Amino acid sequence: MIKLAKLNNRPEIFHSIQGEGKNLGKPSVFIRLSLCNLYCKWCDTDYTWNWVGTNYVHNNSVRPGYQKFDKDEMIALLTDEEILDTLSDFNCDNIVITGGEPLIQQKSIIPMLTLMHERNPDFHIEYETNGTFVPMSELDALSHQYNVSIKLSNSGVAYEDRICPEAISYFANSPKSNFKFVVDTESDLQEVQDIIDQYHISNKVVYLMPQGSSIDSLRQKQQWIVEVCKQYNYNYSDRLHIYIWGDKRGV
Ligand SMILES: Nc1nc2[nH]cc(C(=O)O)c2c(=O)[nH]1
Ligand code: SF4
Ligand SMILES: [Mg+2]
Repeated sequence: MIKLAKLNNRPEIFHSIQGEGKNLGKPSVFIRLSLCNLYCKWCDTDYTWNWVGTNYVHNNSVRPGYQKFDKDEMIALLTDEEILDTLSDFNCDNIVITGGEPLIQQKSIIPMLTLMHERNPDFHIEYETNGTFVPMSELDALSHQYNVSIKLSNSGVAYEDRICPEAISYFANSPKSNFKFVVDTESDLQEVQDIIDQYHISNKVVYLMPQGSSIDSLRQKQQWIVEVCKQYNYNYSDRLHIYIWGDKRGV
């Protein structure tokens, strides 16, 4: 069984456009898996990991009425077949497997990927991953693109939790990878530079994306981030879905 995030009592599988990174604008079906091994303070999917009884601190904690999530209530268990059935409702080949951190469940999703490939060899499978797990060879053989978002210190996550040298080396050496860094202030740039230098990542596969879940917070950072992208030949990524729908789930 595969653990998906639950939205309105239904598994969070939705048809939208890719709002971030290399495939921005591409019609895509998103499969949102539950669970994450990290605890970013600005995470917009805290309902996949900030469970009752944990002591993670999230920016939302200061909002009146914020409550941590009941793990049982927030997870939908699905079979491969059930997920495949849902995918067949959409006329869409680009599949984004996201989370949470989807590679926590990599072993469980390999049979689903096999089935997907059998049903439709044109499916293009991409992942939104935090870059702390090495993909298994069986998963890699059925996958096309890794959008690797290594977390910086602005996430509030401890260095040893967010930086996994073995996994970063794997992704740095895979032609399927691009690297999407969530940046907040100019002081984040040195960390980006240090990572890409250390792992010999080409600037051409780097995307800088502003941190923010509102149009205002994204807009405030656009100009300086674009100037940095021009200077270093990084790519700029916005968060198009926020402009279109705001900070909503399932879009
Ligand atoms: N439209 C849209 N694009 C996205 N790209 C990455 C997303 C994610 O939450 O991983 C996401 C998302 O939630 N919605
Ligand atoms: S790695 Fe991604 S899903 Fe996990 S806490 Fe950070 S932003 Fe959220
Ligand atoms: Mg998101």
